[in-house]
Amino acid sequence: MRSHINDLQTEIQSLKERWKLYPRVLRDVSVMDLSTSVLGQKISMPVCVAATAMQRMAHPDGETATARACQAMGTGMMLSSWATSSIEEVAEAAPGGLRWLQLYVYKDREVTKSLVKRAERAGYKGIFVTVDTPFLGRRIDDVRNKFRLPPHLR
Ligand SMILES: Cc1cc2nc3c(=O)[nH]c(=O)nc-3n(C[C@H](O)[C@H](O)[C@H](O)COP(=O)(O)O)c2cc1C
Repeated sequence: MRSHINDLQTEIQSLKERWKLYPRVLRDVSVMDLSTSVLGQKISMPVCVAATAMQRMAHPDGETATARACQAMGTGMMLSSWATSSIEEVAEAAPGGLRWLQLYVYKDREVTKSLVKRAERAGYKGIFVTVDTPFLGRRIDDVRNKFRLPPHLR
């Protein structure tokens, strides 16, 4: 699950240099509330699921299982534009869940518009536009493994 960046080690090193974790001890933890809000929607904790493509490659239920889990945990899920479950399937799997759609803006603006409309109709609460992928990075593992989406998935 690491094909999104070219050089994982460099990324990890740079994170270690930028962030430090300081443990806080001897605090009153009798009442714990991690809830917060994102774009006006309350969530149970400051952790959501970011867009992750092709989840049926990892489990037959793919994105629908993720949607159910997010609903059960009271947090949000961002459905990838490259999902292996449709916008509507994910909405049906967890009708009470908080959902957003991650969108690539395609050259064909009609395709892009139709995705936005479908998300709106299916109760998605926001669109996250990915702007850092005008073209794909050179994913060395994918090249080496001759990656293709298995034919039973789309
Ligand atoms: C396996 C995998 C698949 C991803 N698929 C998408 C995707 O379809 N669309 C997208 O915009 N970002 C995708 N991303 C990027 C993530 O949504 C996220 O922005 C990235 O992992 C950085 O977040 P993090 O620092 O919390 O890991 C993917 C990342 C991973 C690891």
